[in-house]
This record gives sequence, C-alpha cells and structure tokens, in this order.
Amino acid sequence: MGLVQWLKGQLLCHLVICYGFFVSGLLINLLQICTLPLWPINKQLARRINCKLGYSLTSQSVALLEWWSGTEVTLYTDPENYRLYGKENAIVVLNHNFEIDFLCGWTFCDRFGVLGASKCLAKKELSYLPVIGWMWYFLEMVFIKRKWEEDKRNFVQSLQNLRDYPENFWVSHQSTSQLFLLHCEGTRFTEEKHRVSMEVAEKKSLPKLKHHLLPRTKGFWVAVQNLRGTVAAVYCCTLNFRNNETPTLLGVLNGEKYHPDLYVRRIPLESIPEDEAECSAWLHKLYQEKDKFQEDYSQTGCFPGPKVTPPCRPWALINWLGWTCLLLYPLCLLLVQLVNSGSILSILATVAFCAAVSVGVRWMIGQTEIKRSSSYGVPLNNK
Ligand SMILES: CC/C=C\C/C=C\C/C=C\C/C=C\C/C=C\C/C=C\CCC(=O)SCCNC(=O)CCNC(=O)[C@H](O)C(C)(C)COP(=O)(O)OP(=O)(O)OC[C@H]1O[C@@H](n2cnc3c(N)ncnc32)[C@H](O)[C@@H]1OP(=O)(O)O
Ligand SMILES: CCCCCCCCCCCCCCCC(=O)OC[C@@H](O)COP(=O)(O)O
Repeated sequence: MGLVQWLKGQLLCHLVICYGFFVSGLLINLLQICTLPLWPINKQLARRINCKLGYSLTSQSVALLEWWSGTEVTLYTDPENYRLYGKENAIVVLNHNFEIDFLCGWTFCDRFGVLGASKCLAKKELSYLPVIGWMWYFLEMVFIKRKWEEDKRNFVQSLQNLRDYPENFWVSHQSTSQLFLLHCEGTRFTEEKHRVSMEVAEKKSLPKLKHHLLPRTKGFWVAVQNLRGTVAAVYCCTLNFRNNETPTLLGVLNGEKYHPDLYVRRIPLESIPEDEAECSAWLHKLYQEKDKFQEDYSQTGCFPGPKVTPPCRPWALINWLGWTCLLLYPLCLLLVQLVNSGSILSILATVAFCAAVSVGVRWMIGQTEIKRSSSYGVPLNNK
C-alpha cells in the first residue's frame, strides 16, 4: 500500500474532510436562510441562488468520490441520446440496491452539468438530516411519508412547483435542465423485502424479479402526469458495480476505488400511457426488462450498447479545495492559539467540538447503510 493510500485511511484525514463538509454545510444552510426574504420578491432569483449553494455542498461529496477515492464511472447508452443528456428535463428511474447509488447519480448529474437543480422523490425522514436535509428543503425536494393518502396533496403540489423551475441559469456550469429521480422500489433491496415483494407479485400474477423489488407504481404515474409538458423523457437507468463490488460511503472516505456502470435508455414521455392502469403495467414491464439487464450483467459484466465515460469537470474539485482552504486556515490559527494559551479547558472544548463533528458525520453516513434500512415493505410494520 502506497503512502497516499495509507493517508486516505487515517482518522485525521477523515476528521479534516468531515469538518470541512459539516462547517461549510452549516454556513451554506445559513446563507440559504438569508435568501428567505427574497422568495416573495423574486422567487426565481432565490431559486437560482439556492441551486448554486446546493451545488457547493453536494459537489463536495462528488469530489470525494471522483478525486479522493478515484472512482471511475462508465455510461452505457445510445450515442444519439447521449447528446441530449443535460439539455432536457427528464424523470430518472433508478434501481435502489447500493449504499452509494445516490452519490453515483450525483456524479453523473455533475458531468452533465445538472447537479445544482436536480431533484428526487425522497422519504420524509431524509428532510431531517442535518445540513443535507436542511439544504434540500430550500431546493424544493419532494418529500413523502410513503403513505399515499397522506402524501397525495403535497406530492402533486410539489411536482407542480417544479414546472416553473428556472432554466438556463447556470452560466459557468451550463446547466439547462433538471432531472427528477424516482426509486420506484421505494426502499433499498434486502433479501427479506425481496421475498415479501415477490409474494405481492405472485398475488398480482406478475412475473418474478430477481434483482429488483416490485416497483410501486402510483408515484411514477403521478409524476409523469404532472410533469407532462415539462419533462421530455424518462431515463431508464440501471446501475451495477464491476467485480461484484459492494460499495459503501465509508469505503469512499477510506479512499477505496469503485467501478460503477450505468446503463441509460431514453424513453420519450409521449410513449408512456396516460391511463393509470396502463401506465402501471408499462412500469412493471420496464422493471422486467431492467431485471433482464441486471441478470445479463451478472453473467457478462457489461450492459448492452456502446460505452462512454462522460468527461469529468473541475468545478467540484475547485469548490472542495476552496472550502477546505477557507476553513482550515481559521482552524489552524485556533489550534496554534490554543497550544500557546495552554488552557486545558479550551483544548478540551476543541477536542469535544471535533469529536461532535466526527460523530455527527458518522451518524449521517450511517443513514446510507443498508443494514439500517427502514422496515418499509416488510409485513407487520409497513413503515
Ligand atoms: C444522464 C444522467 C443519468 C442519470 C443520473 C442518475 C440519477 C440522478 C438524478 C437525480 C439526483 C437527484 C437527487 C438525489 C439525491 C439524493 C436522494 C437519494 C435517495 C432518496 C430516495 C428515497 O428516499 S426512496 C424512498 C422514497 N421514494 C419512494 O417511495 C418512491 C417510490 N414509491 C412510490 O412511488 C409510491 O407509489 C408512493 C410512495 C408514492 C405511494 O405508495 P403506496 O404504497 O401508498 O401506493 P402504491 O399504489 O404505489 O402501492 C400500493 C400497492 O403496492 C402493493 N404492495 C404492497 N406491499 C408491497 C411490496 N412490499 N412491494 C411492492 N408492492 C407492494 C399493494 O398491494 C398495493 O397494490 P394495489 O394493487 O392494491 O394498489
Ligand atoms: C466531503 C463529504 C464527506 C461526508 C459525506 C457525508 C454525506 C452524507 C450524505 C447523506 C445523504 C443521504 C442520502 C441517502 C439516500 C438513501 O439512500 O436513502 C434511502 C432511501 O432511499 C430508502 O430508505 P430505506 O427505506 O431505509 O431503504
């Protein structure tokens, strides 16, 4: 193991990274709060500012994946469609098997210049996450409790809000579109959830899936209906990792390199049925196709279609280095002052602060772990 790789595994490096992420995150949240008075006066400007602030936080984890862990992403897609990515609004349908699938999604978004504005249908619990969840609140992320009767009004309203989201605003990053991510399975894949959902499939006389949970169809149908005229296509995305890698966020922090492969098929929105039952059947068929792609991938190690690596852009790294320098300078000054003062109390307070930051970020990383996945989709307790 080389020196650099050894350094990447050291707690001190992790503390510095976590400190930078957490403190910059709190500052970004503070700046987002400062935009509140702007919303009633100029909503679009407030949104633009919040997208840039969101980019500044989210892209730090993209930099961690790309530059710290050296992870290399590969896209399998039709070259004709490739030129449209980042230039049109789309609904993304993605499998939910991996602890860092959201991070891979962000990386692709960054490469197509749409990271700042992209959204997701997310479980309500994520809105309470410090820093990240608070940031999403200002980015108008769509949160649901995963109970349709309670969700439907807010869900439709949140989708309608996205219809006039500002476009063509990212001068330096050339973002002209936004993606809306839907994990139709509704929760992450576990053996038990898979068994239960296949019992549901059997009752509904639907073919069994091997690599996916049975998709929940209501959210997809409502999203398609409410975003007609706003989004141009559905991107059917299937993600897997080479060599049976089981990536984790802690692994990324430790500098482990992963090899995600993403297969993207572009489906024009007009081809998706408007009727709820037909749309639901269409989605079930889509998941049967996705399941076949995953099965083939497990046999051959690749998806169909030509491979392309979308070029990596420097903004995420520049932003990350900028925040790190800005925040390390006062930290170093403080540490020097502390040592000079010789005050045990101040030293203890600083150690306690660093420990709190590290425990806080470790807890957030824990939220990405599949072993801590909710019990949603298993019997007895459907939440
Ligand atoms: C070119 C670039 C390409 C790619 C870039 C890729 C991606 C990046 C894009 C954007 C990134 C942006 C941001 C991402 C950032 C971070 C966030 C990351 C992740 C957060 C994700 C989550 O939080 S996932 C959890 C929340 N999301 C969802 O739940 C969505 C899916 N669910 C739905 O849509 C549901 O329909 C619903 C929640 C809206 C409503 O659910 P409900 O169950 O109430 O109703 P349904 O009608 O859907 O379901 C009821 C029927 O289901 C049957 N049933 C019962 N048990 C099960 C079971 N275990 N499995 C399956 N089905 C079951 C039940 O029988 C009912 O059937 P009926 O016939 O009676 O209706
Ligand atoms: C430089 C940055 C270093 C530190 C990075 C810390 C980043 C923490 C980011 C936390 C973001 C959490 C997003 C988690 C998304 C996710 O995967 O949610 C799961 C849900 O879909 C389904 O939940 P479940 O039903 O429990 O399976």
